[in-house]
Amino acid sequence: MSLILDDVTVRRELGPVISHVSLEVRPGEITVLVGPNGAGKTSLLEGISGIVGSVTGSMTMDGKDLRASSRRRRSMDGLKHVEQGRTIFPNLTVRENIALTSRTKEDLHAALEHFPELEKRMNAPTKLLSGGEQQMVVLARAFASRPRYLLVDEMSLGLAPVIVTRLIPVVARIAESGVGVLLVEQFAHLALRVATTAVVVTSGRMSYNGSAAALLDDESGLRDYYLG
Ligand SMILES: Nc1ncnc2c1ncn2[C@@H]1O[C@H](COP(=O)(O)OP(=O)(O)OP(=O)(O)O)[C@@H](O)[C@H]1O
Repeated sequence: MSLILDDVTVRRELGPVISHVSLEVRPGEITVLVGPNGAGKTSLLEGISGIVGSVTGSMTMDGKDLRASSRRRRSMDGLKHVEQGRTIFPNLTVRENIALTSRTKEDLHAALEHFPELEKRMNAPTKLLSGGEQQMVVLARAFASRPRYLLVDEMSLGLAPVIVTRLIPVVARIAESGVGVLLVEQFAHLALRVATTAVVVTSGRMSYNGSAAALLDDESGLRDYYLG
């Protein structure tokens, strides 16, 4: 039972932007995807969730062929994609934003339990929250939809490192609840600490796929992988 990519290539208008990627995301674990700007990380997530349709290779979720499913079907089957940028409804309250994706009251409450940081702000318009808190609302909304697998794209974009240090444990809590998380994160060191597996991509190619802890220990190796 996993989200498994085998020899996946994602094409955009001008050709392949990320090629021959193989990786696994297991329930309850975080696989972190790191690499320099333009390496193709966003495109890979978009290929997995179905935003980009031009994908070759094999992608399965708990044995089911993803490529045979529409984007909507993948989402209904439990594959959720938190896209880059804080996509909240600013005039709705925190509670209303989260309630948008929860099917039942229990789902809503389960999400709230995971985000004690938001409890005091539940009835505030989301636009009054800080950037970090808004990103927490985005994560809570994704969690409230009861995902089996969660693709998270650069949630730290535009946020200070100190705020990211608060968000990363939130993602870890989501994974601990049994969700398989594929996390794209520019703050590689922070993400590697909570991830089980790391995948490094450079110029559209996979240069490392292995233990996150081993990569974290290997400072010069991490630099080399980034440089390609
Ligand atoms: N909508 C698009 N149409 C065509 N090409 C695109 C599109 N989005 C990205 N690309 C190209 O695909 C390549 C990979 O970009 P992508 O955004 O996937 O990389 P990334 O690793 O997520 O980078 P970043 O960290 O800067 O977001 C780049 O060369 C980019 O110019």
